[in-house]
Amino acid sequence: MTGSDSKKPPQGSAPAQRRLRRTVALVGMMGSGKTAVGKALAARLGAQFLDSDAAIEEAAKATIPEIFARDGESFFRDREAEVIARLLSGPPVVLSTGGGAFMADRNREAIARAGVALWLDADLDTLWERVRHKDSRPLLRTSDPKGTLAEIYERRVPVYRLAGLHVRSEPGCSVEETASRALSVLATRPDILESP
Ligand SMILES: Nc1ncnc2c1ncn2[C@@H]1O[C@H](COP(=O)(O)OP(=O)(O)OP(=O)(O)O)[C@@H](O)[C@H]1O
Ligand SMILES: O=C(O)C1=C[C@@H](O)[C@@H](O)[C@H](O)C1
Ligand SMILES: [Mg+2]
Repeated sequence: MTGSDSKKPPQGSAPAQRRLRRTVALVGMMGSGKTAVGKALAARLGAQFLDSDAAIEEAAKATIPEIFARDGESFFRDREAEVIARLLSGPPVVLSTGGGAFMADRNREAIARAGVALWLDADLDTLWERVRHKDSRPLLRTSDPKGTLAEIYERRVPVYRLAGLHVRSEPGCSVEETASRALSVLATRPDILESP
């Protein structure tokens, strides 16, 4: 083997993993795939995956619907902001946020200080197909959940557009494919993801 060959990875080995320099926070509507795609993205990066909804439930020892029912939405939003600040205070991670988290100035500012927000952008029909069979989202417990989802969508999309990075979550695209798209978008940001 020549000196220059010895610097190359062995043939057939996986390409070297790129290091996450700063945190990537996935933001977007409920059902956009923040949890599912966030996990896949973290696995691809060899990075830690955190989920603010899961962390709130763990700290409260209660489910999100239970917290909403017992303490109300504004209590939930305060706990959410505390948890997000805590999860952003450590080393760089992939953080999936709750669907409403990016609406709050305090969370947008905290995310910008720690890294970058990546908006997972799915259309309304796709979102509805993904959330309609589950009863775990208290904001959709109305007499017209589809109409409520549409109202929330219209109100929030202008704020999600403020995210530094944008990835479409297409209906025909698997979780892994969407994670690959997210990876390509991150590759345009060497301040966030180390260059090869
Ligand atoms: N790209 C995708 N292709 C197929 N199914 C997906 C995709 N993204 C998400 N899903 C499915 O849609 C459902 C909702 O996704 P997920 O829970 O990840 O959304 P979320 O953005 O984390 O929602 P929430 O804000 O309520 O936490 C899950 O069952 C997930 O497997
Ligand atoms: O869109 C929202 O406001 C929410 C989405 C979920 O991730 C949870 O954070 C909670 O159900 C509220
Ligand atoms: Mg989630």
